[in-house]
Amino acid sequence: MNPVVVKLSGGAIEDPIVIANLMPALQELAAKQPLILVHGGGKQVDAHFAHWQYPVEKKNGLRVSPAEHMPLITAVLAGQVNKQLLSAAKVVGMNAVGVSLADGDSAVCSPHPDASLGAVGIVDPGKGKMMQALLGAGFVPIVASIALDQQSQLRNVNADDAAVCLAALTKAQDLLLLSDVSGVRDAEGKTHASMTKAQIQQEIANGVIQGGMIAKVMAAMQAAAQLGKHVTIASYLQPDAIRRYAHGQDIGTHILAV
Ligand SMILES: Nc1ncnc2c1ncn2[C@@H]1O[C@H](COP(=O)(O)OP(=O)(O)O)[C@@H](O)[C@H]1O
Ligand SMILES: CC(=O)N[C@@H](CCC(=O)OP(=O)(O)O)C(=O)O
Repeated sequence: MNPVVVKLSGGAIEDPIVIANLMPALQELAAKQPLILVHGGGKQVDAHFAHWQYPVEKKNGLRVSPAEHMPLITAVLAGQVNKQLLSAAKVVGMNAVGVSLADGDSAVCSPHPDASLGAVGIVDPGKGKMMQALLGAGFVPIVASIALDQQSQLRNVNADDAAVCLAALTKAQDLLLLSDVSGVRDAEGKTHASMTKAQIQQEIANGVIQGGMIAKVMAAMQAAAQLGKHVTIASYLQPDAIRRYAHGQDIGTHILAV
């Protein structure tokens, strides 16, 4: 059975109560089908940057990541956040393993076309052997969005893009992007049940979709096209919605493949 890929942003891990409430629902999902958890950690990186007085600069939701900041970014995403999530997974008895996009050559990583972003990477599916081996052995891979490029340089990858890459790599049956909002909101603040490509382009152009949500809907559109099916944007603050999802119900906003 092909896996479900679930992406959690850093906000989900920041509050121990939020992650403690969410993990049992994810464990219910893992009991029904193979699961890959991909995580971000933007908030945690921001906090460490503040501590070390590094400037936090983002362009269209992507962090400007000078190469000299990569050791800290890697330590936070592939170290602290990855292992915090692993620890929360173990609490609910999840059979989890913490890795990154760089492990097993899971991603082919190239420099982002906007060179002013520094060591930001874009990723395509790489080798599936390690992920398949882990899933086949009943593990839940917990994956940090740190990759290695062709020159073996560490690169910072937006975690939504990392999730899209792994969904394509594993021909996922579903991709769920979990953020702090119940879905994509319209101009009146109501959550869209579904959105077409044309609707998304229009709402970006008229400023209803902004900031980090732009990167997320772009990633979701790419994944929907690659997987040939809708991708779901939903909230990590609503474990009951995840339970409903585990039982086959629709939640959040469906980003359609058309
Ligand atoms: N139309 C919209 N619908 C929902 N959220 C939106 C919209 N436009 C902007 N946002 C913002 O995008 C945020 C989610 O993006 P971001 O914080 O980058 O996600 P992540 O959870 O991956 O870090 C929401 O918290 C919200 O403030
Ligand atoms: C290139 C880039 O922007 N990388 C992100 C990676 C983490 C991430 O995406 O975290 P969230 O999902 O919590 O936002 C960053 O450094 O913040």
